[in-house]
Amino acid sequence: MSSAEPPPIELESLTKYYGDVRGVEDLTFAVDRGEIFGFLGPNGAGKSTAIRVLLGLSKPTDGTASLLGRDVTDRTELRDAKRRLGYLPSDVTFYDRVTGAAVLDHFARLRGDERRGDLLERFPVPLDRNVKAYSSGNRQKLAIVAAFMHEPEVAIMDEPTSGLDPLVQNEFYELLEERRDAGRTSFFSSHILSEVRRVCDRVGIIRNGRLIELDTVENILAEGGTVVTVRLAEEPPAAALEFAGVVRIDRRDGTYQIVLSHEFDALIDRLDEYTVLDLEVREASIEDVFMHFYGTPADGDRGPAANGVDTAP
Ligand SMILES: Nc1ncnc2c1ncn2[C@@H]1O[C@H](COP(=O)(O)OP(=O)(O)OP(=O)(O)O)[C@@H](O)[C@H]1O
Repeated sequence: MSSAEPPPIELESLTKYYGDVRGVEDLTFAVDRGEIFGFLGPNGAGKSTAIRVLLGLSKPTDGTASLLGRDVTDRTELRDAKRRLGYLPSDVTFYDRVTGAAVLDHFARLRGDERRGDLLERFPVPLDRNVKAYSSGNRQKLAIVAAFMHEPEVAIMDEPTSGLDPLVQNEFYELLEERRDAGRTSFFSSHILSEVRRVCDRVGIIRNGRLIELDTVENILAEGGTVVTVRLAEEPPAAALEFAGVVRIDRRDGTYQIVLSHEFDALIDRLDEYTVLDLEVREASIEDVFMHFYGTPADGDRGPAANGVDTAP
């Protein structure tokens, strides 16, 4: 990217309130060309709100949002940007009484369809059937073909893999990776941490409308530390397992789970004082690390148990 080229997606102090209800507040970040960027956060955090503003579907209360350098609140600039944009909404709705082929024809007239054939081979749908008769997975596949068949420079997607079976999900991740290799940008919200780990270069985590983390997946995981699970024959005093290097400690049914910042000496010294019945040491998983950001309930948030995060491997 030449330094003069604006970022494909840029939010600057973006704020959106629905009356008194906060959607997003003071959101600032940019997505670089060729990035696969994951937008994460618990239910109600503000992900869809930010996406709706970016697509010009919702007006910001304050701040700015731009797509490919175009101000999304300016109708002419937005129309220009949308020709180079692919969009996958969270709830795919089409006019029911038309065939899949007619849906694609409609989008082809608006934006082009040079990749229609190739994408239909990878995401096959019953083209001659009314969309009304489609399963939710087929609807989603049709939406993927519609969103990507004009080879958009930027794709914005709200939970794009919901309803897709694992093979189709995999095909979709490969599509995103090919786009990255070709310098095209992909931005999507997700609750599926395994997919974030697999495909995202960078993530932004939003909570209560505010950005609380913005980093590469690699860095976030590297800072996640090591998880030590240990079962002891004795019950150590409460403070005995709290020492330098311990980030977090949880006790459940006589088993201790200790998150360590890559320092083992103090732990080994301390365990030497007890009878160790069981010991497991592993790198923190993306679930361990991200749950920390989803955190405990706070002003109107729902807690980790209710945040809908899929922690499937
Ligand atoms: N049209 C609306 N009118 C009023 N409040 C709204 C509206 N849309 C969203 N909100 C509120 O804005 C906040 C952010 O919601 P948003 O849908 O953006 O979250 P989200 O991160 O996309 O959640 P989810 O993961 O559940 O899809 C929530 O408190 C929500 O109730």
